[in-house]
Amino acid sequence: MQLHVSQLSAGYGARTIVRDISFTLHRGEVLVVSGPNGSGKSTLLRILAGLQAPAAGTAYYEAGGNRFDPRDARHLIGWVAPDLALYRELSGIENLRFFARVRGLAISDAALYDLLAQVGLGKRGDDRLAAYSSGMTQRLRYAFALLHRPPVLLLDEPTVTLDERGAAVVDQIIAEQRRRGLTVIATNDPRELRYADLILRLGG
Ligand SMILES: Nc1ncnc2c1ncn2[C@@H]1O[C@H](COP(=O)(O)OP(=O)(O)OP(=O)(O)O)[C@@H](O)[C@H]1O
Repeated sequence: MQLHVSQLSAGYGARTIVRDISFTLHRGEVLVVSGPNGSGKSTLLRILAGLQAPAAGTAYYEAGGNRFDPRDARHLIGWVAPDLALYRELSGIENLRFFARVRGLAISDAALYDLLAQVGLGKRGDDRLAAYSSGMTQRLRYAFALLHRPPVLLLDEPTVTLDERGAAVVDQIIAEQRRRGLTVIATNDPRELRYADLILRLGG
């Protein structure tokens, strides 16, 4: 598993936000994209998630000898971001069941409860999200992202709203991901630079 980015630029309308970015990320590695507010970290992550097209340049994943455009790589990607919306009127386990079905995954309830336990929501899986704190919702985003055990993990502001225990859960998830594939983290929290094998600084 590799991610290749070459001479990538992106923006909105006539405004270029990120310019001429190139890197290669290999299995086992973590890239941290850092930079001030508005420097384009989320924009770059959205492109890598296939949610937005670049203005110029290329980004593709290489898996099992095949190339995948990010827009055709949803099966490879787990995505955690503050704007990732889950269903507030459903419980944690109901959200996971729903998204597993949407993705065509046959996952037993026992495995879903294991996933909830892994993110520290073992006792709260049957509560509706409306009753979750923001940190609990962020934990559920990780369970959602890990449903299909993706070889690519894209994390936008990974520890936002998480307490120390939540941050430890993220530590563990990133350590496991090093064995499974690659990780890209967008953050302006300097503590998260410790995850990095590679650092990409945007905006200056
Ligand atoms: N949908 C959009 N339409 C127009 N401009 C946008 C859009 N999304 C982001 N921008 C602009 O692009 C620039 C980069 O935004 P982006 O969210 O990628 O930065 P960021 O580095 O992730 O910021 P932050 O640290 O605040 O999360 C900002 O100037 C922002 O206003």
